[in-house]
Amino acid sequence: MRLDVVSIFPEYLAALDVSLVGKAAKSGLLDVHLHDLRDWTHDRHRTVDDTPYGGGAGMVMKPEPWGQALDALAPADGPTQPRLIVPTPAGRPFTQELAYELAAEPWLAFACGRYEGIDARVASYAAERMRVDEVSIGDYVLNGGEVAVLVMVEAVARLLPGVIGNPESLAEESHSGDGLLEYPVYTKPPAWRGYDVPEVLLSGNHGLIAEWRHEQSVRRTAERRPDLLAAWGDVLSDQDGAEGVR
Ligand SMILES: N#Cc1c(-c2ccc3ccn(Cc4ccccn4)c3c2)n[nH]c1N
Repeated sequence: MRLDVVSIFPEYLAALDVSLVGKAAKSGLLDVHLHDLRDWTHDRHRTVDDTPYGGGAGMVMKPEPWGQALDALAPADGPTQPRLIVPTPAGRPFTQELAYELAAEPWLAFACGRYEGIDARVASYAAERMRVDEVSIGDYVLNGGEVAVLVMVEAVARLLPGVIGNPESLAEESHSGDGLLEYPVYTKPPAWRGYDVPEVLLSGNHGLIAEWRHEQSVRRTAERRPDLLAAWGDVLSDQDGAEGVR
């Protein structure tokens, strides 16, 4: 997979050279290209923003540098086009489902906005020749798109074949196929500062362990994300419910 990221702070994306994504890049599973939007400005101050039409606070990113950046990294007459992801608080939610969808793409491009966002015409212009998704990583406001790109690239890269050691673990994670939150995990020592590992996990009885883990996932989901439980018929008994969640 090729990844292009355009930002006025490309150094923010240096984290893509670290850990899992960095390893994927070094092994050739990811081909990451970072671009400085100001390389497509032509004035002395390398201006990328201007005041908003219609008034209002803050500044808006000018369309011209973005148009030239997109033309440079994905020429209109090129053999293929990337799927363009534009992080924005006004975007569709970024979900595990969308992460899987993006992981199947051969080429992703990310446009990191700043200020109050990117002139809306840029997405319209790009959509003339490439798929454009305006995406939000959550219901809170950041100062720009770089953090969102780091989140999305990590969530996507780890789904690529060969990137994580044990692909089977993907199926058991929170927000994986079954829609439940992940069960609590434990490792040695069996007793630690007055807290013991649940006996069932030391029993070696894989059927009981699976049952306990599923029940813990349902309990956690009911307590923390009841919205996800709607798809499940599992209900906690009154007695279970009264115990609450430890
Ligand atoms: N994804 C995502 C985001 C963002 C995000 C993404 C890109 C930009 C480019 C500028 N800003 C600042 C800003 C503040 C206020 C109104 C508009 N824009 C961004 C914020 N905030 N929260 C999320 N979940």
